[in-house]
Amino acid sequence: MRKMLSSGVCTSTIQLPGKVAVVTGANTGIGKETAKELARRGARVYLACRDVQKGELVAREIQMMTGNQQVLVRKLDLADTKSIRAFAKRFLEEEKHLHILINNAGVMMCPYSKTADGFEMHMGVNHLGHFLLTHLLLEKLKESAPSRVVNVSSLAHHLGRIHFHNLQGEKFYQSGLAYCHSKLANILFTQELARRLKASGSGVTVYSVHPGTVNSELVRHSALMRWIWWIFSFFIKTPQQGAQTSLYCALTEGLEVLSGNHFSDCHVAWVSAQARNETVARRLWDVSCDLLGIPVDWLMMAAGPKRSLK
Ligand SMILES: NC(=O)C1=CN([C@@H]2O[C@H](COP(=O)(O)OP(=O)(O)OC[C@H]3O[C@@H](n4cnc5c(N)ncnc54)[C@H](OP(=O)(O)O)[C@@H]3O)[C@@H](O)[C@H]2O)C=CC1
Ligand SMILES: CC1=C(/C=C/C(C)=C/C=C/C(C)=C/C=O)C(C)(C)CCC1
Repeated sequence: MRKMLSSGVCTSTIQLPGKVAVVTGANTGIGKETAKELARRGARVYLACRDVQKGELVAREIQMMTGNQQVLVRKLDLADTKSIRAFAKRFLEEEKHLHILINNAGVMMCPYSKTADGFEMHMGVNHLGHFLLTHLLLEKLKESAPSRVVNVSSLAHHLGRIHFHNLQGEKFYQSGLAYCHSKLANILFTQELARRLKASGSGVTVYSVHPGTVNSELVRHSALMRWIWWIFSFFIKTPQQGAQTSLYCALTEGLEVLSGNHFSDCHVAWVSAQARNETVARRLWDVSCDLLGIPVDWLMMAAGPKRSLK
């Protein structure tokens, strides 16, 4: 049963000396295993974590296991746009390149709460936080092309809807659905970003993934989910297996033509009708820019002369 639920292995043998990668939420779960494999292949890997102490422990562990000393920890709290901007500012100052951005961090089923900027927590961290981070790092990705962005979404997007009149969950909130909505937003962002990147001929490609059902700390906010995870822990994927599809999208040669697609078990996967709706994707893009105070045409602007961080 585990084999059935755990198929999909990244078989690319590509090595990454001289390449630079950022993995959000890399101190545990799928992100940690993704970062470890990128380090094993010789990349300089930035663990973008909200808890720097946890991150440092993991960095030491990865350095020991891989022999790669180029594993660095930087503070990133996706629930605070000031922290996202501070992370990006420091990264842009210290790094010439960015080849791989893995937008992996996520929260699931947390009680109703808001980010420092007043966004509902799931939408704020899982979607808007990564949207802003990608915006701030895009110029560096373009300069480093060919480069890739991987957005970790979920099969749960099938139950998601983008309720523009209730994006912050103020009129109605259900924690499980809030997670699903944010994971749908990850796919819509991926598709819209891919469309815009193609139009600008940037050499940056973008993919969304479902990692599978993975034994990680994601279920920490729900006693029921913790219980289900515990019962089925032997059958569901290990974090290392859960990292395979992110790695596949980050590393597989020739995947550029599939930019914008969604992947599961290292194959292109079907997404819901909502997730294929270009009108919703465009509107979500505009609304996200509005909420974050960034220009809607930021992608075109990133192609022009260097701009300071707003
Ligand atoms: N596990 C599963 O079955 C599935 C997971 N996914 C997706 O995979 C991704 C990784 O999840 P997984 O490894 O399972 O879960 P974990 O809970 O194990 O890891 C989530 C990571 O995100 C970080 N994070 C949470 N909030 C923030 C924040 N505000 N700022 C920065 N980092 C934050 C966590 O940091 P900290 O440790 O400090 O809390 C942690 O490092 C998520 O996007 C999730 O939605 C999708 C489908 C299924
Ligand atoms: C019923 C059932 C399962 C439960 C699956 C669930 C509840 C999946 C939830 C996935 C989530 C929350 C993804 C996050 O993005 C298992 C464990 C596969 C084992 C087989 C039977």
